[in-house]
Amino acid sequence: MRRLLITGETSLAGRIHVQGSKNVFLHLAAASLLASRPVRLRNAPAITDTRVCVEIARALGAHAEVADAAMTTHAADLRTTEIPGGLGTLIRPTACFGAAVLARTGAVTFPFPGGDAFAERLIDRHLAAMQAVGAEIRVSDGFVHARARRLAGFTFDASTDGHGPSLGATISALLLGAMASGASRISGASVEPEVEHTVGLLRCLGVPVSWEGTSTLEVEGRPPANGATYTVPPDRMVAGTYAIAAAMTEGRIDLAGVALSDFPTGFLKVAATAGLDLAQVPHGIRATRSEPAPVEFETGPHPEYPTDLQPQLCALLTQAPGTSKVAERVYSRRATHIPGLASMGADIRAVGDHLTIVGPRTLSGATVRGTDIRAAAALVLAALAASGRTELAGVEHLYRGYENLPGTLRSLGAAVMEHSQEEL
Ligand SMILES: CC(=O)N[C@H]1[C@@H](OP(=O)(O)OP(=O)(O)OC[C@H]2O[C@@H](n3ccc(=O)[nH]c3=O)[C@H](O)[C@@H]2O)O[C@H](CO)[C@@H](O)[C@@H]1O
Ligand SMILES: C=C(OP(=O)(O)O)C(=O)O
Repeated sequence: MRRLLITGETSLAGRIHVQGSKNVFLHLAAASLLASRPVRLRNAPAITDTRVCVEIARALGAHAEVADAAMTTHAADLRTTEIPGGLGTLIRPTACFGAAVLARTGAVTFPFPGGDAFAERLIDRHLAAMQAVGAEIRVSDGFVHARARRLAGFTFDASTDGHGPSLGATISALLLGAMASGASRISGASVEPEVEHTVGLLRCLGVPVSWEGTSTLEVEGRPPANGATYTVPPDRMVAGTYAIAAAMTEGRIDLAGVALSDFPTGFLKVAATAGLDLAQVPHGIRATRSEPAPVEFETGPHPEYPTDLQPQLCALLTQAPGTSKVAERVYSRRATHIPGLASMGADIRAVGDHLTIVGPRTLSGATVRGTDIRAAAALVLAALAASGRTELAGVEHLYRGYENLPGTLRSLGAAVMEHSQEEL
């Protein structure tokens, strides 16, 4: 079991290149299975989730490889319609991979997805999209079996009961619509960059999609005639995490390859109040600390404040004088970062979906565990600002989405070492 040992209180300074986006990449990798010609995704992040995508494509009979920071998938034919349980349970967009296989072959078997387990992560809207295109669904022993005699154009609402649009279900519906006969219309759709880039890739593949960035999409079913080369955009969650690291440590980090427009407006507004100054510089963005103040905000669908940057901002809010309040509206009870932050000295509590942080608090190193990717990221941020040494377990969650995190932090001056448990 690997752990990170972080000795805090160093101001981080320097310039880093921001990796490709995990969440965009994962959805593009699913969409790549629609094409019978090669699809090359450039700027693929070097993370464990990327390796899982390669293995899923290979298990289905496609050729897949990563070389020169690009994943190439050639799904000339799919040999089987089953996504193995041992792979599908490792990542979140398994249902989108399932939709791609169903769209391509008329049948699919896939396990309930994995990804982070900070909340119940439902897939009922994905299954509803599969039914809308004409599939019959059966669930048994943790697997979904879907089969359709023919895939016909459909209308579908991708919004959920009480949590706004589902990003994943929007993309599942889009992939099904791309291969159905006739036109499909998706309403209540997510407008996240993941959707924008999936639409971008489908268009490159020759699938007509009509979308103006609003909550309605129209797709004309047309099996992709082309292959494509597509570039994954920078990871806005990773960029946001390192930007917060600059503010946490009163340092200065230049994030190359990202623009202010890559961040949701909800994040820019809240972070500015919380003590993070972001300025556009010629090669990207410069992140420094401004006067921190407490904030009250809600997470919400893009372009509102993203749930994936909520735990990290909580770490920063431990340094803001006064009481901050967060309402987590996307994932009820996404609060797995609280025990670790509290054991480092933070005054942070959760009641239902509401988190309260009282600052400023002096943080001290502790032995903590990250139980999912952004909770672990929040603990890394706290450790960088804390006095003394923090021992962080659960780093495998970080490696699902952060490329070479220890090396990147060291390049900024942080004292970070990785150890396996036997070495401690
Ligand atoms: C809208 C939103 O912020 N989506 C986030 C969500 O995407 P992801 O695609 O994982 O999740 P969805 O957008 O589908 O889920 C949003 C909400 O809808 C609910 N839901 C989802 C699917 C479904 O079939 N039924 C259902 O009820 C979920 O439980 C959740 O409360 O998690 C990702 C990882 O943290 C983030 O990168 C995305 O920004
Ligand atoms: C929760 C996340 O990832 P996943 O959906 O892959 O679990 C995340 O990116 O913050």
